[in-house]
Amino acid sequence: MFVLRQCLTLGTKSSVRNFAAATNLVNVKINEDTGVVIMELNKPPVNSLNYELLEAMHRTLVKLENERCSGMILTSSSPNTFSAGLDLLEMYKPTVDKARKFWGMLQNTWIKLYSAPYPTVAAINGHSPAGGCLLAMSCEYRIMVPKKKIGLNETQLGIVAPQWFQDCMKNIIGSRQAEKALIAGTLFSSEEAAKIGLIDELATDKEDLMKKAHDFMDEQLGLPPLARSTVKIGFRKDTLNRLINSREVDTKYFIDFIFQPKVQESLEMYLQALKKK
Ligand SMILES: CC/C=C\CCC/C=C/C(=O)SCCNC(=O)CCNC(=O)[C@H](O)C(C)(C)COP(=O)(O)OP(=O)(O)OC[C@H]1O[C@@H](n2cnc3c(N)ncnc32)[C@H](O)[C@@H]1OP(=O)(O)O
Repeated sequence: MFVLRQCLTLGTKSSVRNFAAATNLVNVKINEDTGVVIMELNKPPVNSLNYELLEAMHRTLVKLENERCSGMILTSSSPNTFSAGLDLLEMYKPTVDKARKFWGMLQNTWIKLYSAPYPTVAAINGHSPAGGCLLAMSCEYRIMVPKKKIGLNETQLGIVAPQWFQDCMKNIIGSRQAEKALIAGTLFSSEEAAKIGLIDELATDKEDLMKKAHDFMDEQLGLPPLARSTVKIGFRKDTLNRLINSREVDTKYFIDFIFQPKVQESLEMYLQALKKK
């Protein structure tokens, strides 16, 4: 299998097809021989998750349900950042309608990604704060390049990671570690994240990252798919259903929270600090 994959990635027998995407916010390639898809986030400079990027991801995930997709590797075209998390401009002085639409698309995208039956790997080639960490945690396996930051740092911005973000973290690093990290809004270095199990493997560089992601995929493709996905969904169903059964309440909570003057003040200060950097 490994030799076959090397041939495929070296292009000798490979038949890699670009997905006809409606936008270029995501680059999607499917290997017709293995069915493995690479979804690369492509919203420079930092893949901040605005409505349009989330919609492009969601559209791709829906499309993959009807393709012969055997697995998906999620990565980024940015040299330094996997994703900077939610686009702060979606939360800073939005209209209620815009905020509602944005949050609904975030929920849609997360539900599709978290419940994908095929194996999913986050090839984290850069910083991955907040919503970026959520994307990574929603995949089954996380590999990360050295000396970058990952975590749910919302508290540091004066906002709160929603329950489903928190649940994802608890499911990976356990309740005690998650509680400490969420209260402090800790951003872990890649190396610290590997120690506490927030990421599964460290890679030396981007090439090694993609090699390791394909290695994981090869292992998974050797397993009976129905048994594999049944176990995966069994583990994830409580977390999924908790959001699915309370989407409206979750949206209302988000809107009530971000429209508070103090929260808008914090967002403004954080945005200014980012611009001044
Ligand atoms: C009850 C529920 C209520 C609320 C729930 C909300 C949950 C929120 C989840 C989130 O995801 S909030 C977002 C949190 N994200 C961050 O804190 C990351 C902020 N960004 C950074 O730390 C850095 O940008 C970086 C990712 C480490 C990359 O650093 P780098 O030096 O490479 O880039 P630079 O900082 O110069 O940024 C370039 C450019 O991009 C703008 N930017 C960065 N992040 C965001 C963002 N999240 N949203 C919007 N815009 C962002 C930054 O301002 C720069 O813009 P400029 O070029 O115009 O100056």
